[in-house]
Amino acid sequence: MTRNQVYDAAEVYLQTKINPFTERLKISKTPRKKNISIAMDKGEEITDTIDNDIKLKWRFTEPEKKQKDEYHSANDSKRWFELVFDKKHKDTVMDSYLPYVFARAKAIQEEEKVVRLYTRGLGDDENDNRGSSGWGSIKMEHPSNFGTMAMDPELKRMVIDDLDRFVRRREFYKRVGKAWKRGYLLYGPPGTGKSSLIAAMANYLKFDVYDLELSGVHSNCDLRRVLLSATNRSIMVIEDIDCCAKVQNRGREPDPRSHNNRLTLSGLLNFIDGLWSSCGDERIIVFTTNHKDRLDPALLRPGRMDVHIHMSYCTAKGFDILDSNYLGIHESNPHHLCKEVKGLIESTEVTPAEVAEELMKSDDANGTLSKGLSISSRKRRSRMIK
Ligand SMILES: Nc1ncnc2c1ncn2[C@@H]1O[C@H](COP(=O)(O)OP(=O)(O)OP(=O)(O)O)[C@@H](O)[C@H]1O
Repeated sequence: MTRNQVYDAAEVYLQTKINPFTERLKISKTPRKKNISIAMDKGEEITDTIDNDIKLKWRFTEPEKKQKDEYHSANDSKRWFELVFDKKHKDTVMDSYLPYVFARAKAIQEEEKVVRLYTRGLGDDENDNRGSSGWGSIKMEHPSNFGTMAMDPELKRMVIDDLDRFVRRREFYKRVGKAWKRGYLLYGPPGTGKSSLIAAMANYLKFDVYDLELSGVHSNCDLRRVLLSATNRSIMVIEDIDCCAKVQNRGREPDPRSHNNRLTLSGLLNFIDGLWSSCGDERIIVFTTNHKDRLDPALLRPGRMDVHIHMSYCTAKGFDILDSNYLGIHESNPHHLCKEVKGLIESTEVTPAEVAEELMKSDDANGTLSKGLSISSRKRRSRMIK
């Protein structure tokens, strides 16, 4: 049974209007929500106003439950909200108040949403309607966010702006006749934050993450089924794409006979920009690689992955962020060793993961930074000898 979206929006919106005079409330919590939800109970009324002028009254109504229906969800469909107002305000209510209720409800739901991490092989998620595609999910607890990411500030700004533009461009994508999708290729050495950036993107947008292991996908049909069963407003991640031999054609002509019996690069590309790409909305696909040079040129052609992001070794600016996250040292009041450490970091290939590991070891800034200095200079010397 499809749910009545007006009912759902009203239920969420009215949580914010509950006042001390509401006598009976219902509380609930589902695994997909961060907090307890509070809702009106049967017979309760809540008043609201438009522009502090037009008065409206919401009343929650539910028929008497028959004894045997006490715990039966079929009765759910018979609950409703009654919205009472002077009929001369009908246009205002329909054209501006109800759209406002919808927008507020959507914002509250976004705020409340718990980001989930899907992977195959966890077993089908009983709360989800993913058919037999094998996706199971757990709550994504990765704490990475754009504040904690040690990245060049301009690059970080560019990524945030790109994501913001993407989510607000529903009409734009429709107008230009493009699927509402965005592809990111994250490349750079291990430990530069590719996975952390994906988590930061997901936490920022509140999009679920689908972590797809291509080694477990056996054919293009299988891929289609798996990708189609992911939900909208999600990030599909394929890590280390260069390591998947199945999707490296490197100029070889695909054999049309076995086209659907095995996974091919063209099958994957079909999902990025072919006919299948138009299934679903607001979807992001992310490929990561430690070796961009090893990727099949077909994946790198213009228009295929919209944004290529180079995750680089740690820079002085990146160190400032890590230093502040791990040791609480702020740029405005730097430790006397910071300048020297930053100088070494700029002249050494050291990953943010390596720097983070050193900074984790103690909360004594002096000892940690001195030790970091000696490690960086040792690393630099060993590079110079090579
Ligand atoms: N740019 C970064 N900013 C903040 N922390 C980082 C960054 N890069 C790495 N780290 C830290 O190092 C750990 C490992 O990084 P992460 O797994 O994101 O790197 P990766 O590039 O995805 O590595 P791999 O290619 O091996 O998967 C992270 O959990 C985080 O603590």
